[in-house]
Amino acid sequence: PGPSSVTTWSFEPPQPTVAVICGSGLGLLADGATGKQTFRYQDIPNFPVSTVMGHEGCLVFGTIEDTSCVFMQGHFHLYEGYSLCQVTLPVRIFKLMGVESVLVTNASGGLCPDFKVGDIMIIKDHINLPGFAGQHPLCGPNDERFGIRFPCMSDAYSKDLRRLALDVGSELGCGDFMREGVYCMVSGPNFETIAEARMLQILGCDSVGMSMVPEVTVAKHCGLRVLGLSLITNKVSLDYSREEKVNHEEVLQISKMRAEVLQKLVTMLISRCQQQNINTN
Ligand SMILES: O=P(O)(O)O[C@H]1O[C@H](CO)[C@@H](O)[C@H]1O
Ligand SMILES: Nc1nc2[nH]cnc2c(=O)[nH]1
Repeated sequence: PGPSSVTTWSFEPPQPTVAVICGSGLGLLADGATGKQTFRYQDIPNFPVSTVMGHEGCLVFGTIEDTSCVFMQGHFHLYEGYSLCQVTLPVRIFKLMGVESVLVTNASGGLCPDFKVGDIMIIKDHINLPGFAGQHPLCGPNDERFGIRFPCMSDAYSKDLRRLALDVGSELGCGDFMREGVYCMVSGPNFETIAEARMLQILGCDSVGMSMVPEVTVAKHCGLRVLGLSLITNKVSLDYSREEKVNHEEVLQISKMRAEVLQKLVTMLISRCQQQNINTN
């Protein structure tokens, strides 16, 4: 946003109950909210700043119907050099502000042969590959104020919210390109080799990206409800004869193409959640 739309750090923010974390090229998701107040990350004390194209680096407060929301236009990645404590700091701030549900979005490469570019995958589960190697946001002394030492992750993604996302997607005419699947996080920043992609597919991953899992893990640890939506921006090469080469510009181009649909989906989901008073897993 231009300087005129950026609010200085002097107002009492409304207490959001829903946080939306916007992935690569998806900052437009905040457009469905009214009464917006925007803060640049660089103006928020101790907040990391976005260094990746397609991540505006703004925190936007706004309202969808009667639901007070906060949008992160851009999130943080391990490959930017941030610790997982920094990557997930916003989630704990949201918890302290009174947020109850987090809607996380991202761009990812499709591994499932049925997936097409532009599909929206409702995340039913994830594989935390960096976590297997000790890169885990909950390593270190457990902060009991947020959650327990050994949190359960088998129900990280709310069943109710997943069902609602499918229903709302069908109502909006997106049924043909809505899928469900397993997201795998890799650290990046390089895209996968063909051998790596084949390995991930064998492991049961439907899509792969470089984000989200740390935020979801910390959100689940502190008792937040989570919905994850992954936009399939490219098909991951699984074949040595394929000539196409993925790049970040293509990822952003597909995000731009689907941002409006995703924005409608997210806006309607949030208003439906309120109407249906969804508050269970
Ligand atoms: O996960 P988000 O940030 O949406 O973006 C995905 O797209 C970028 C690569 O093009 C990486 O940041 C990857 O994680
Ligand atoms: N790791 C990874 N991240 C992505 N983000 C968007 N597309 C991709 C991809 O193919 N691989």
